[in-house]
Amino acid sequence: MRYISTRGRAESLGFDDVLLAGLARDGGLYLPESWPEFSAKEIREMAGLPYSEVVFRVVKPFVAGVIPDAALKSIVEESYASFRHRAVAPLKQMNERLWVMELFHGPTLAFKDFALQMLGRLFDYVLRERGERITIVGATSGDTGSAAIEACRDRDQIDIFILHPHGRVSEVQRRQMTTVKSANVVNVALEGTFDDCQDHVKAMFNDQSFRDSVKLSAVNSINWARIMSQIAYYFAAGVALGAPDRPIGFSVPTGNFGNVFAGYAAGRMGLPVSQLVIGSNRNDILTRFFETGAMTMLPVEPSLSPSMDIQISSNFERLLFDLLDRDGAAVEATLTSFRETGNFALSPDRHQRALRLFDAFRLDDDQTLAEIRKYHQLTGELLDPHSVIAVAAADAMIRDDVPAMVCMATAHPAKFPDAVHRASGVTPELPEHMADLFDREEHCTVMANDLSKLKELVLSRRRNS
Ligand SMILES: Cc1ncc(COP(=O)(O)O)c(C=O)c1O
Ligand SMILES: N[C@@H](CCOP(=O)(O)O)C(=O)O
Repeated sequence: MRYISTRGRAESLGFDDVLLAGLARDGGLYLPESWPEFSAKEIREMAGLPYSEVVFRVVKPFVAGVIPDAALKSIVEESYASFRHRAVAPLKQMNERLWVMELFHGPTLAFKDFALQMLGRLFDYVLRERGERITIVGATSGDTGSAAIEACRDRDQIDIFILHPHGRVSEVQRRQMTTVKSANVVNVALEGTFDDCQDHVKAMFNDQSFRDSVKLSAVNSINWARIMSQIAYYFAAGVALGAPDRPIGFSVPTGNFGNVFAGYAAGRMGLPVSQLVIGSNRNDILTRFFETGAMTMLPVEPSLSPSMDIQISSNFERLLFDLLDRDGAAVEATLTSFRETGNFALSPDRHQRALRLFDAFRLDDDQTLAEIRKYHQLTGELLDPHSVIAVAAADAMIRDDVPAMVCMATAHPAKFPDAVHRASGVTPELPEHMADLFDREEHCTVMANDLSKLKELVLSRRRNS
């Protein structure tokens, strides 16, 4: 399997190089040159298998020739062994056509653990084989950071720097990152937004000499391996509800577009995905895009679902690549002009093509609270302020011909106790392994929104020089 850049000017790479490269050298994102496809029989055979076996089958074609089957099997099994639910990603029925897939039973209580538990182990495997070390700089609006730190802490071959927007993540999210005491972990609270954090990460990748000097790698979903690991739970949900013999829709609370892009990828690989619903909070750039065909940037506003407080969704570039018929030059021109003007529009025919699969919906904070309250009263389930957006969006947008829709519950309600309490009167409890989170000592550097200062910090604090 070879991987190509969405901007068409970087060399194609094998899986191990893609894993370590993060962003392509032309500023694009890597994608498989062609999608591996499963037959209806192969998909049917996934029904009833343990979750890790589904992951093994889905991921195998992407790493073929680089990671032998036996090593991949151990990586996958170890990745999900610490999840607190036996099913790993349990499905719960909400009403006749809606199901919730709980993706928050991993060590840091968010769906990010599905990919990052594997990513840490994939890094280990490839770095050991190659005798190399890396420096990771990652951006987080709250959840990627703790999942990445948990996956990469105490690893000799890795130094990890995580940038979060100062004061714009929940207290639980912040403490999950800043209370980890490990020589290879540095937390930075940046005086800016998540988009600023992500821009700085991309700028570091685009500075070729900096990138090479520190051996920069990525834990964000610009890293193809993140998306690859997430595709598996779409297959697991699909076969549990009757795929390939029944079409399935998915509703996804969306920020950086990585999760929903994994659902899109599952469809390209043969799963009968008949609808993808994108849920936004008040930062609704994606919803406005799917409604109108035009993307228009606005300032990021804080919301009750902070992990989705994003304007520039990095993985949208991967979808755009397909919508523009895999023309890298067109992707580059479109996105360069978007960054310069804050706008771009798809042609009406391409917009219509996107609408064959995608729908989008937004909830403001008051609606988010009202929906948490409603589902709690109706079902007894407490949904966090991100997951509830998926459920409400599914309820509003599910098409008549979609027999079953799976809503991705991306975080545990205890990560957002204030919002959940305001909505329902209930304060969800943290699981036992995090019960003393508020007593642990925090370690974090508050920094100005300044790329050169961040680079200096990385150069001075990394151990792998
Ligand atoms: C809890 C939660 N829900 C939803 C999202 C949005 O997911 P994505 O960025 O993959 O679109 C995030 C952040 O990524 C998140 O942490
Ligand atoms: N919502 C994310 C933002 C980063 O997204 P990623 O999927 O590209 O890592 C977060 O919680 O940090």
